[in-house]
Amino acid sequence: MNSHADLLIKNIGLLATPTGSVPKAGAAQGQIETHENVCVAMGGGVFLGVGSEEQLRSFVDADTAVLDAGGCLATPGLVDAHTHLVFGGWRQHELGLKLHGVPYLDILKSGGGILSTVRATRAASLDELVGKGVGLLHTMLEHGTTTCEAKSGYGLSTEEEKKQLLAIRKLDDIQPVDLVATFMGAHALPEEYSDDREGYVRLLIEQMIPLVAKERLAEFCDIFCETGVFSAEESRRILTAAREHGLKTKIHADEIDAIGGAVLAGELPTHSAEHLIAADDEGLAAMARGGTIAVVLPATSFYLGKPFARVQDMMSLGIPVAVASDFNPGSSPNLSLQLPMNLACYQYKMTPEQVLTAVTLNAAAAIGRAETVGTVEPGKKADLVLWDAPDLDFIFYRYGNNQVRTVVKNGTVMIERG
Ligand SMILES: N=CN[C@@H](CCC(=O)O)C(=O)O
Ligand SMILES: [Zn+2]
Repeated sequence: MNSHADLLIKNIGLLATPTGSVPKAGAAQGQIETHENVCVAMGGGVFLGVGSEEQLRSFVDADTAVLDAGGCLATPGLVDAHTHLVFGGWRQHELGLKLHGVPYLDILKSGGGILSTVRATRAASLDELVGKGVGLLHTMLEHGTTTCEAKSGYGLSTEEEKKQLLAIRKLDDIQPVDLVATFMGAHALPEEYSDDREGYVRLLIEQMIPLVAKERLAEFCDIFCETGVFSAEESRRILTAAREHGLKTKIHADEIDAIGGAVLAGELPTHSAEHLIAADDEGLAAMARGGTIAVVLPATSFYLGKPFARVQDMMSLGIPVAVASDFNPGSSPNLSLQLPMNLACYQYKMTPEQVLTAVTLNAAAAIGRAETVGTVEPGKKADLVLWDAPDLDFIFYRYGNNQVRTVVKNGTVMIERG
């Protein structure tokens, strides 16, 4: 490892970070490390050390840039483990329907919802999707997100899904936030297959998944297992095929109705299961047995006016919990992880320490990146957030404004706010 510090951040009032490279569950989820009045040295894009100026002196020379944190809080860069980042258009026209009580799945059934975003995404060029994505990712970075998962799922044909995945690849190349791509061709039944469910399932299994795997367009395969979308049995077939082609698996499980998604997640097992608002005891027990990571999405419960997932039960069962934004144009049009962090604290009753683990180490584990990001430890990517806050409680106590002061990505200061 490089021993020259390109950057030394000194005068950090409190550094709060989970430790290690495996997801934390149960009591361990809340056990983080804290360092008071500390410095962090980084070089070659990775953390070199945490300690006093004296302890880090060997890394520092005349070429080392020095940043004074002014006594504020520092945490690892945030990891957003669940987003639908790349899409055409928005869906503000659905707000009125929502306010009049039209259920989310009814909007989809009548050809709106996800299907309306499919039409807008198909109409957009790859360059347009990339251009829009750059702006969205910059906003995420301003709010502290340094690594982000991004799903396809608004193309719903081989060519259009590939366009979305190529947009994600291009975005990963041209802007600082690291992206992890997930193929989600099973996000909805496309309109042209409305009379041929089996035909679309076979297209996914026989053509789309093999292509995604062969061209390494995505690392994960996800599916919307829900009433009127894909059944648990269809999800089993599709995710099994994905696994046979070397893709890791995720599942949108029991978001609105418990139709066996969480049970399937635990049985396969999938790497992670998402939403889980309606997951029942059987589903949670299966996930605990299978070692599946729960990715819960409180901003979606908030926006859709749904109950909040049973996170206390998940933690009691020893399921590692990650919290993500679910950024998408329909059920969570919010780019900041800070709102879900606040909601996780207020609604799931998670402690600030548990939530910090949920948006750093556990989120990194949910997208296969726990070896490289999610904690401030030597050898990990030097992704760090300095907060406009003196301690960890403060960022959970305040809400509604961006509390990020500085964002460091791969050892370089990318964002400096006032
Ligand atoms: N629930 C399924 N998919 C997304 C919403 C997509 C949309 O409404 O466009 C989610 O995770 O919330
Ligand atoms: Zn989602």
